[in-house]
Amino acid sequence: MVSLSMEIATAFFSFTYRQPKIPNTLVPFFYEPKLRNLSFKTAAYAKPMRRFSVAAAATARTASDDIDVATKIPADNRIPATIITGFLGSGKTTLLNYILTADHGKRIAVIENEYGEVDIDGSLVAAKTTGAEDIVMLNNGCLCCTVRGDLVRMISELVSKKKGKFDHIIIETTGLANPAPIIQTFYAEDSIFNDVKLDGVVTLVDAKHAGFHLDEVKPKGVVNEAVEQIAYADRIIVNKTDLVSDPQVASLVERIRNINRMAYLKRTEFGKVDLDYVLGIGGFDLQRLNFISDFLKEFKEDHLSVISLVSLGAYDVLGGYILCVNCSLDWLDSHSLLKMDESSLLILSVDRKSLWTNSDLADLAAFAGFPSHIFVSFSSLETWYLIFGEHDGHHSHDHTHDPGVSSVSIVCEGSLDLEKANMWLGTLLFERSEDIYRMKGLLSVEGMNERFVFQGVHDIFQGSPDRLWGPDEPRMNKIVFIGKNLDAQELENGFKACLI
Ligand SMILES: Nc1nc2c(ncn2[C@@H]2O[C@H](COP(=O)(O)OP(=O)(O)OP(=O)(O)O)[C@@H](O)[C@H]2O)c(=O)[nH]1
Repeated sequence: MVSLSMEIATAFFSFTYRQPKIPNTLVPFFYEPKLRNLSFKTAAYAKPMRRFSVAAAATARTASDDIDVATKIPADNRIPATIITGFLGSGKTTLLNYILTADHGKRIAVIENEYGEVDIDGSLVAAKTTGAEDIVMLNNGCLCCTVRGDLVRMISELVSKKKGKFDHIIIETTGLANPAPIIQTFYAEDSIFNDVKLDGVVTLVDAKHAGFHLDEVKPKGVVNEAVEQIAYADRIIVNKTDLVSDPQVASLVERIRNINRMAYLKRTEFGKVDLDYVLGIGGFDLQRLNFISDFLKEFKEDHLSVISLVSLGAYDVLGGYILCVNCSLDWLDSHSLLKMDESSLLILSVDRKSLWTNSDLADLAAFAGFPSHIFVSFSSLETWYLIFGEHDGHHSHDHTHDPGVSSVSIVCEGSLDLEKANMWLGTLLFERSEDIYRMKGLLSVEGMNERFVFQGVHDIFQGSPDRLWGPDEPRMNKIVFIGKNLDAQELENGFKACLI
């Protein structure tokens, strides 16, 4: 396996290294949008309409790099990390539990990020003490925005204190995470990049409710997380297929394919997939190349006016109808861009430190006249990300969550009158199930010796007794609602009215 990917890596390297020298500096990129004419000028005399600044910290590559590349590629012993993402309630924790309890012989460290300040998922990860080496919770914000620094610290800490004690890291994002900034963390932070490699992004899609969230029209500047999560996936799991008919699944799959045609896709119930589908995806080098190749064949058939633009040998292999812009863009010539149209593909092989914002990409795409087909690779040997179709590329890089979506947490001691609680929740779901995306709770029910755990995703609700309350354990209720237009006071009053 290692030798195979080394071969591929070598092959790919030997292609990609056949490039013009890329300067190790900031490279400005100028163009005149109206003319659809790209000219490269030096900063001294250019009159830029808009500037792309690419913080290209790429290693300078010279012709001599072509020589004996094989000997220069060190074995990649970094710890693989998998990001499990997917919209609220799509089945991330279910998949995680399935992985942790499965027989794969891997020692896994888990980082769980929850939306809402009350930790319920931590309690629901069944294998806390068995399958996982370590479970760390990140509850004070969303990984993709406020707690990105915490993720960096946490991974660095795991590596420095526990290296050798685990083989894989799994990060479960919140259901409202935009994976892009999380992915970028793996490339942009040296403290992570040197020890940890992103193995893949696994996205769960709720077969019953995904359509609703994909359709949601967000306010301007607000990201649709459900779309982003699919767009950035390496592996897609269409989960909960037991809740819908085959034609409904087929139509959802078609929808997903319009967002991301590159990812592998499987249909499942309760996240039951072969583990090698989600862990150790690692062969992005070869697989990705083959995949891109397959994708491009398909693309070529669908779009007759595919252009013929090849700058690098590697991409010759793929059929010669894509433009590859590598890192600094400085060798991109006007001739190439002029040939692009709506059916063209732009492949950006972006060095991990070239922190392009999506609006940079969108501007470039708009200028080049092909707003929806951009591949982004964060480095020539790493995973390719396809921003495609429904993804409009116009959101800001540090995205804004929908301000209408919030979480309400209630924590209080006491025991619930089961009948009253049933009535209250039943009515709430009957009236508000569209707005209540997610509900989770650990409840103390009068007369019950066990904790009662419940979960809800829109109108689907389930609950069951969990472990026994400890003899001295305070009977605390914890409940979290995530959804649209939630009235915290009303929810709290309703809940408290059910207490004995
Ligand atoms: N019917 C059905 N229910 C499922 C399936 N997979 C998961 N569930 C249930 O869906 C609910 C949500 O599952 P979770 O695994 O907690 O979803 P999640 O994505 O981790 O949720 P958040 O972390 O809140 O975003 C739970 O009640 C699961 O038991 C499935 O394939 N079919």
